Amino acid sequence: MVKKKIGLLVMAYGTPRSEEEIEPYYTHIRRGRKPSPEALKDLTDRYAAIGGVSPLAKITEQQAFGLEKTLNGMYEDKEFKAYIGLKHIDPFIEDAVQQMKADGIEEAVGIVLAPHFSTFSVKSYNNRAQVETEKIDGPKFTFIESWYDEPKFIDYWVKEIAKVYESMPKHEQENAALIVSAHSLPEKIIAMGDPYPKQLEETAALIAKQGNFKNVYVGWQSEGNTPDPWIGPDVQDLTRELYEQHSYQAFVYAPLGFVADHLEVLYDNDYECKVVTDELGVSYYRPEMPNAKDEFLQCLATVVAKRLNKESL
Ligand SMILES: CC1=C(CCC(=O)O)c2cc3nc(cc4[nH]c(cc5[nH]c(cc1n2)c(C)c5CCC(=O)O)c(CCC(=O)O)c4C)C(CCC(=O)O)=C3C
Ligand SMILES: [Fe+2]
Repeated sequence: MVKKKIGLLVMAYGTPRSEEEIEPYYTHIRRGRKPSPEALKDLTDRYAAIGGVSPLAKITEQQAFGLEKTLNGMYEDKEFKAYIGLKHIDPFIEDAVQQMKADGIEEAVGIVLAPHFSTFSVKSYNNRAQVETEKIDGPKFTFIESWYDEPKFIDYWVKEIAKVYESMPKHEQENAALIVSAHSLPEKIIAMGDPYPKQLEETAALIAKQGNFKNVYVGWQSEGNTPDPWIGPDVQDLTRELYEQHSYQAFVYAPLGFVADHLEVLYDNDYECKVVTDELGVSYYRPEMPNAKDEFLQCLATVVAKRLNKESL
């Protein structure tokens, strides 16, 4: 059987692969404005604190090619070919679309490695791919907008969070808070009708219900350094507040707006939130991230398959 070829555009944030790449990467995030030496040093120091560079580059590759392999195992009539397209470093989203065209790909599906939809995140990724493909008369795209409520995604986090609770001493288990979080965004997106905060709340509610977890709270993390207000409460402030109100003895952080071990998790959670729990004299826990675990690849493959089904592709 001749298999139908489908391009799989896997989009992700991107990360510097060496110390030298931190400045161009940061400049790109800042839309072409170079960071001040202080801001650059601050970011370089944060990468240094997690080992020099982020493991994200490697994990994104493992996720993209793992997803390609999983999908190819699911279909007899289709052959998927994965292309990585990054937001802030090469290969950029546009590079990937051009490569697809050069390889003769006519149909493609786009997925962003972030579960919740926002005009600032998923929409901007998808737009960039769409604009590029129109410009060069490239492949016809089907885009996935969000997958925050995919049952396999919920299953993943319920299982990992339950594992953490099982590992706790009894007195903590009965006196713990679960903080579910995603990357904060400027507060103005709420007035613009962005579904992002609501989707995070829905993910948290689905997990709380299925896992029968008590004391579940939604928090926001890693907010940017700009004068305008960002969505809160920030996870660190929330930790202090909850301790004051309830004297929880343990805090479990589930940064499920992210899908990999990277700076925002390894530093903003494992270092910054732990500074707070240490100060309060309570325990810090963080379930394992999905990375390229088989269950997570199955989850992403299911998301892609459902989308293709809907389009009857
Ligand atoms: C919504 C969102 C996600 C999740 C969805 C998605 O994945 O798309 C995300 C993920 C990530 N963000 C990352 C890194 C950074 N983000 C920054 C800055 C910013 N992020 C923003 C938003 C998001 N970011 C925003 C609105 C800014 C302000 C600048 C602007 O107006 O655009 C900065 C600048 C310095 C700082 O502020 O820390 C850095 C270094 C890394 C890679 C980590 C690694 O290298 O391991 C990842 C996965
Ligand atoms: Fe970011």
